[in-house]
Formats: sequence, structure tokens, C-alpha cells
Amino acid sequence: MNDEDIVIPHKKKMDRAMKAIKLKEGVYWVGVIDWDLRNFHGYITQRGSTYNAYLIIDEKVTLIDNVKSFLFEEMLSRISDIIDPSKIDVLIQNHTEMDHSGGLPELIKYLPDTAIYTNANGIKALKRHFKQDWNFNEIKSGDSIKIGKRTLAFLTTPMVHWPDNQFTYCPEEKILFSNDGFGQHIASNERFAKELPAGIVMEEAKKYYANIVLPYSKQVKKVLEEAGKWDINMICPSHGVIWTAENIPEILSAYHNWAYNIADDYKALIIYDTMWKSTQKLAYTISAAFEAEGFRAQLVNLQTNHISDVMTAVMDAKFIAVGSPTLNSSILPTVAAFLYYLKGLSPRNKIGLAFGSYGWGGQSIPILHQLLGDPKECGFAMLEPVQVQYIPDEEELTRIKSNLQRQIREKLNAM
Ligand SMILES: Cc1cc2nc3c(=O)[nH]c(=O)nc-3n(C[C@H](O)[C@H](O)[C@H](O)COP(=O)(O)O)c2cc1C
Repeated sequence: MNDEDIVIPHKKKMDRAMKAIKLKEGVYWVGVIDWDLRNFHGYITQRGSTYNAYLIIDEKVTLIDNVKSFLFEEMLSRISDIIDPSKIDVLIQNHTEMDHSGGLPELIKYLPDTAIYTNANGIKALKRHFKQDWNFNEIKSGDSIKIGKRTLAFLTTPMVHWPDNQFTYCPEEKILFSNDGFGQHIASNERFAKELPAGIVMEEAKKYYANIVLPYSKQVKKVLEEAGKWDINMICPSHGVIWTAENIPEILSAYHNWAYNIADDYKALIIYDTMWKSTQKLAYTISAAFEAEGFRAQLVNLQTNHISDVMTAVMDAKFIAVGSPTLNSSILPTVAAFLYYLKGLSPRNKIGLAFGSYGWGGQSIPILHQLLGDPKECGFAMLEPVQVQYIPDEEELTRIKSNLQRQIREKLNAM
């Protein structure tokens, strides 16, 4: 190996502290970095996050989205790095949620009459949030405005993931400002996906989809179709890093697979909790049955895994087994919490399996079977439930394993 073949990571000089980051000539990232964020309405954000705002310097100086209120000063400092904030002429609000709008009341103090462009749902929601009648300008899907030599075109993306969401597209720059679409919760000084390890960025994008976007996959399909008509070489989401030409195909194809609930037929996820480890024994036996049939099986104990991480793993698993012992004629609270979360996020096209150990009534198993299989609940196609009284013995485990292997083979043949 020659010296020049050795790559030393992070040996580039970086000076980004509180400064605007140039994305293209006249287009800047002026967002903020929330290094400490670890829990975002119940979603565990191990890597923190960013709230991205974008400044375009044109005849009309434009700011797209803003930030959580407590980080307003950081955004202001980045804007001031480029221009006096009072020179902003146009505000685009792609989403009402306060991680992107929380800075508005402070911003409006600098810009009392500035036009805010958003859709009808956005105006309604902003009024409900801030109780102010600011200079709102309603846009509809397909509308565009001229801000000088650049155009900003709007695509409303209702329920991806709130009724007020919209995308803004700049054809002259080929930039899509996608708000929560294509976002990831990553706090970093790197601004581009290509600057971070690809696996980490994709995993966080997947986690974001699993926990925020998944219930709206039907709408995502439509949005992908519409946005597919645009020529895009940069996607600027409202969280995390920016996608450039190198990795746009990868994130678009991942969104396609996630929106269409395309799972790996040979991946099984075995999710459980246990009091005295009998249900855990069943979980390991179920895992062994899947492995014997050539599956990648993943065991998830809900005592040690957060439900927002479990959801990421659910995305590409075809088979989802959920286990709980019977506790007080019901299931363990950790499993109940997970199943309610799962139902809300509505993954589709899965095959489910309920399992558990019990002492006398054994109610947990039919409860799990119903919560996974009922069309009004998760609506999964179900395998036969697996249940054992108290502690399973070797003979029972062997029988459970071979019975499950037979069912797996039958399902695969039928697919
Ligand atoms: C506090 C408590 C409450 C229980 N309630 C029930 C019950 O209502 N019905 C039942 O069938 N078994 C009940 N059991 C028995 C367990 O389901 C049984 O011990 C089972 O084997 C535990 O499985 P595990 O080892 O996976 O925790 C209860 C056990 C405990 C400790």
C-alpha cells in the first residue's frame, strides 16, 4: 500500500461554527443543531437532530422554514452571517410543527409585514398555534412564485405527515426543499449525507420513516410520483443531512420500498418480554425454526430495546412474532405499549405469530393473536399461535420448532 492510498478521516479543516453553510451560489443552510435531543415525542433520537432552515439570496430574500424557538438565536446568527435578517422578504412555511415554525414569533418581530407563503391547512394550523393574523399568503399545489431569477414551486403533501405539509421546489437550482420527507434525526456539523458513513445516514432515514412517515405510505406513493416529474440534484430535508446527486437514487429507491411495504421474505423479527424466561425460551426456539428455514432472524427483548428502534427493524421483516406471558389475565405492559405503537404506524403485508407462556388462564396468547391478526388492529396474516404452560421442556420445544418450520414452508410456498 502506498502512502497516498491511506485515507485519514476528518483531516479537512472545518470552520462552520454558527455560520451559514453554502449549498449552491446564493443558497444557504441556516438551520440549527440540537446536539442534546434524545427523545422526540417518544421517538428515541440517539444521535440528536437538526432543524434545517434555508436562505435564498435573490431579488426577494427568502427563508424556507425555521427552527425550535429555544434555538432561534443560533439560526439568527447564521442568517446574519450572510445578510441582515430584517432584509428577508419572503417566508415559506413548509410545515406548522413547532420544530420548523417555533422561531416565527421572534422572526416576525424583525419582519412584521413579511409575506408568509403556505397552504390553507398551514395557515389554519399556524393561526391555531400562534394566535396571530400575520401576512399569510395561501398557495395551492402547483402554484409557484418568482423571487427574482429563481422560481419556487409548491407541492402540497397532505398527511406526509401532517395535513399542512408541503414541498417547495426550485427548478433553476434543481433543489427540492422536502421538509420532513427524506429527513433523519442526526446532529452533526456535516451538512451532506455524502460526508457521513452511508450506513448510518440510511439507518436514521429508515428509522425516521418507520416512526413518522410509515402510516402515510399511501400518500408518499403519490408524492413520489409527483416529485418524480422534477429534475432534482439536491434534496434539502428539515432534519439531518442533505442528499446530493451521489445518494439521491439510493434514498428515492429506499422510500419507494418503504412506501410499498416491500419486506425481506426471509427476515423474521421475534419481539417479546418475559418475567421468568419461559417466553424467552419460546422466542429462541421460534428464532431457531426460522434460521433452520434459511431466515435472518432477529430477537428483540422489549426490556432492552426501545419501541422506536424496534419499528426500524419491523420495516423490512416479513415475519413478525410477538410474545408475552400472561400477567393478570392480560399481556405485559411493555408488549401492550409496543403493539399500540405498531398498530398506529400500520405496517402492511406482514405475517404474524403470537406466542407466550402462561400459568392457568393463558389469556395473553389469544390477546396477542387478536391484536396482530384482526383487520381492525394490525391486520397481519397469522400463523398458529404458540403457547406453553409454565416452563417448556425439551420435547415441547422440539415439537414447537418442527411445527413452526412446517408452517413457514407452507407460507413460503404460498407466496
Ligand atoms: C404477577 C403474575 C401474574 C400472573 N398472572 C397470570 C394470569 O393472570 N394468568 C395466567 O395464566 N398466568 C399468570 N401468571 C403466570 C405466568 O404467566 C407464568 O408464570 C408464565 O410461565 C411466565 O412466563 P415467563 O417466564 O415468560 O414470564 C402470572 C405470573 C405472575 C408473576
